[in-house]
Amino acid sequence: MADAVVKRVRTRHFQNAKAQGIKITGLTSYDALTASIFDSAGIDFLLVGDSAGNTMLGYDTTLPVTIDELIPLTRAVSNAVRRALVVADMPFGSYETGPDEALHTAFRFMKEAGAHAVKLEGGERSAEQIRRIVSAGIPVMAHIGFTPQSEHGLGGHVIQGRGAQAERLLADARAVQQAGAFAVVLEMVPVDAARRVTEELHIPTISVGAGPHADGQLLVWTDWAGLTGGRIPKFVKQYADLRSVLTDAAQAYRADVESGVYPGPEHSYDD
Ligand SMILES: Nc1nc(=O)c2c([nH]1)NC[C@@H]1CN(c3ccc(C(=O)N[C@@H](CCC(=O)O)C(=O)O)cc3)CN21
Ligand SMILES: CC(C)C(=O)C(=O)O
Ligand SMILES: [Mg+2]
Repeated sequence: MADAVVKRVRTRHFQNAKAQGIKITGLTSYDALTASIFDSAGIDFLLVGDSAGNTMLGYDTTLPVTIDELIPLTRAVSNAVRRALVVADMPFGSYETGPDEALHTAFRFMKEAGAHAVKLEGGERSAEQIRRIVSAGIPVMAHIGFTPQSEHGLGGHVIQGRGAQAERLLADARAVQQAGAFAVVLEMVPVDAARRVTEELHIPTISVGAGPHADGQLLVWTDWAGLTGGRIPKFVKQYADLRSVLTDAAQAYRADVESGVYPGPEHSYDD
């Protein structure tokens, strides 16, 4: 059967979705296998997050992650998708010194990794970087609220935009919209603050722990699938229990090998 031609998700679809009240769905992905599954399931965008530091590379935080570590993961995801928009997360230390550095990093993700857009953290402090990247024809997803790359500066995994901080959050949201971002991630923001930002902006808001009023939702796939060991953030809903599925499979396999049940004749070649 010939493959049906599928229409790629473009940044225009993000604007249309907001205008029509259709929610946008995103997941992270770091490899071709999960990317093809999520793409076929109709997930609108895949973020190759620097959360790969935690989920794939075994670091405690996202801070050590480099461009060179993320490029092959991003390449794998963009190779695998037919419909989803692939967003490359720019790692800590790859854009903060200024617009030139930021554009250089964005070019690497577009040219070497086949990304369709890039993401960087920060509101007003990153506006000039966003403006420069957008002016080169590269779509930018902004990221405000809790920004994990600055967890030491913020004093831990702290909810952002509570009480009087809501004005700061709104100022950051306006700044990234003004700089040309096509969408903005709101991470760990109270429900009402996220609602205000969503109502005020014309670009879509994407919630990671920012409640139901955002224009879209995004989760780290290993959390969402129940694969992450240990503590997961309160905002995560687990849609599967892959950690116990894989643990059970590994234990059953080991038992079969030890008892000689595997491999059986059906898994072996005759002379
Ligand atoms: N696996 C994974 N999931 C994520 O959501 C994620 C990453 N990694 N790495 C990058 C950032 C870091 N993020 C995090 C990390 C921890 C909390 C967390 O522990 N939150 C607590 C409240 C704060 C606390 O007590 O430390 C929570 O229960 O929500 C939240 C977001 C979100 N991102
Ligand atoms: C949690 C999301 C927003 C992210 O930046 C990542 O996965 O790296
Ligand atoms: Mg990130």
